[in-house]
Amino acid sequence: MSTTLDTPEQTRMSTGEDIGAWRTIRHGIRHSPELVEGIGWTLVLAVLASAGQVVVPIAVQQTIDHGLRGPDGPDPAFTTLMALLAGAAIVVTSWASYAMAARLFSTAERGLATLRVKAFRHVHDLPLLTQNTERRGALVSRVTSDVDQVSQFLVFGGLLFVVSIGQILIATIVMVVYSWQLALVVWICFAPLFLSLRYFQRKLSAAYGTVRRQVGHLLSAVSEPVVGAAVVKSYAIEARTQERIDTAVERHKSASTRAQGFTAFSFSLGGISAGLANAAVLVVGIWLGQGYLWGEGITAGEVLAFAFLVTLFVGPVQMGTQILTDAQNAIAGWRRVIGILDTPADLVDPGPDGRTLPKGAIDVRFDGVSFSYPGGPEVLSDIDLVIPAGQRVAVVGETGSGKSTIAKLLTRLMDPTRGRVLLDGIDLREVSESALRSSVVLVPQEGFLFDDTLAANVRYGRLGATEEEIVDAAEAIGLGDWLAALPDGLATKVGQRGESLSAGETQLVAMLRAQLADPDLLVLDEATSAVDPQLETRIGRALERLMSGRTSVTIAHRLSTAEAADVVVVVDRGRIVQHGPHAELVGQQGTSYARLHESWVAQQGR
Ligand SMILES: Nc1ncnc2c1ncn2[C@@H]1O[C@H](COP(=O)(O)OP(=O)(O)OP(=O)(O)O)[C@@H](O)[C@H]1O
Repeated sequence: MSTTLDTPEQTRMSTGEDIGAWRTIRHGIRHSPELVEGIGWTLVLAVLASAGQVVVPIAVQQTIDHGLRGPDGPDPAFTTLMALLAGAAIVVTSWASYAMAARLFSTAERGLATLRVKAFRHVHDLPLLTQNTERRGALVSRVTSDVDQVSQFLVFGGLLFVVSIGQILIATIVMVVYSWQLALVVWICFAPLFLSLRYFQRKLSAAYGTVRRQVGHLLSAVSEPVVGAAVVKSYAIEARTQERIDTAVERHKSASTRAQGFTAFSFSLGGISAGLANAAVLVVGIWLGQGYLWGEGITAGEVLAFAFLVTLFVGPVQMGTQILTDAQNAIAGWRRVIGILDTPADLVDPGPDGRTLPKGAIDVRFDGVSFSYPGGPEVLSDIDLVIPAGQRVAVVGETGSGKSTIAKLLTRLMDPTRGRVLLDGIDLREVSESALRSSVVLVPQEGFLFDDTLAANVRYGRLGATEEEIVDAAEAIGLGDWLAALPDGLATKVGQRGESLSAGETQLVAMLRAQLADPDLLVLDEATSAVDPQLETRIGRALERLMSGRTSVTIAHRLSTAEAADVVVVVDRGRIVQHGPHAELVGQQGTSYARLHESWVAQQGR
């Protein structure tokens, strides 16, 4: 029913690079079935658009052989009829091209919209671990520029591709009907290009795969210093950051140049083949006309028609190399988007079949829990812990001992590698995501604030909460006067990432959000940032009220929090080494807790 983090591979995002072009297309269509909806009619229009093209050469041949050089001399009526026929063919061809383009545009856009929506949604389902290990810029590039690449190809390249194939096929058929010998000559001239297509396809595929990867690295190199601008400035590491960006730009440039080189080469090969075919058709055509070859003659109209047909044939073939380039680029992009969709969501939500948690304070049990981050050593080992409903627990330990990992397992941001986490006796993996989120709330060290009003930010605790409910929640944890004193009250803009609020105020917002969510189990990662004493008292009071009547687990960084808790759990190198009330633990000389306590006391004395 649920998947645990069995292997590191499972948590890494698939690059999709191991699948071939056709499989990518089939796979992509499975993800966006709209792309092939109504394809039958589009193909009929494509045949019409392509077939119309050969009417002009045929009309030219008929005009010359029967209208001008007929048995009774020039025939104006026949010539006019042919001209009208050619005109009508051009109208029909243009209409069919337009209708086909319109259909392709709309199906491509519909299909890609689905792909985009699916990819964005899936990013949310990706395990937090994948999001940490994957460069965020690369992730963004997959759902934006890679999808754009696919879109550009499907809309323009796809159109040319369909028409080109149709045009080559029909031109070849007409050529064979006129003269199989000349048709053979044309195909021989293009043989080197056709034979090398597969080679170019492989080269271009690899080259564009690298380009797309470099775009990801580039975005990553640019977005990190933007997000971490304050760190970059305060540590004066602009030069180093610039160097990273320069390297990324340089690599992107080299990869692109290499890819373009292949395109240019294959394009000129197309040009050479075209010139060769045109010359050969004329020479061989004249020989055939004179009856030098194979005995049978060929009329002047047929040779001229052939010259037109070769043009029809040459255009798409030459374009084909360009299309191939775009196709490789698009397929490389498509693969990477599919890679996101194919990365399994590690945390499987049992959905509507999942169990719900009863209302009221929850009891918690860690049953032989161990955890390792992907590819890393075990950071929690055989944790057994029972927290009765309504108890207030403080988890303490040295930095890196595994406290935050316990909090993440408790809120199911990850699943244990071994063992179970049970709430009210129910394995967390059996609880539906929505039930879990309404019963268990994590208040992180630095609550993320969105660039919106205070009310909107608090409402993430409970969507649809009214202003009265928010004010009531604020009153309940003693923040009513703080809220009232804000210049615009609930409508106060918090700025990007909450930069208009102080660190302490951000904590108040996080608590208000939690109170509004009204959880039965509260997991708090205590903030370490120092705030002014007045605000500190306010935060302490709000926390006190927030925790009352609920089971709470606090990752404690302060002595006062540990002292106020019912029970202190001491973690040391991934194991629980002590467990009991502060008063009891503090007396145990030479233990981890005694050492932590000493350092706290020393800090406070400073
Ligand atoms: N995303 C991650 N990927 C790999 N290893 C990680 C990850 N997060 C934490 N770790 C490792 O797991 C161990 C426990 O980390 P954890 O964050 O739980 O410790 P902590 O006690 O909360 O530390 P602190 O008090 O500094 O926050 C550490 O060795 C840390 O390096």
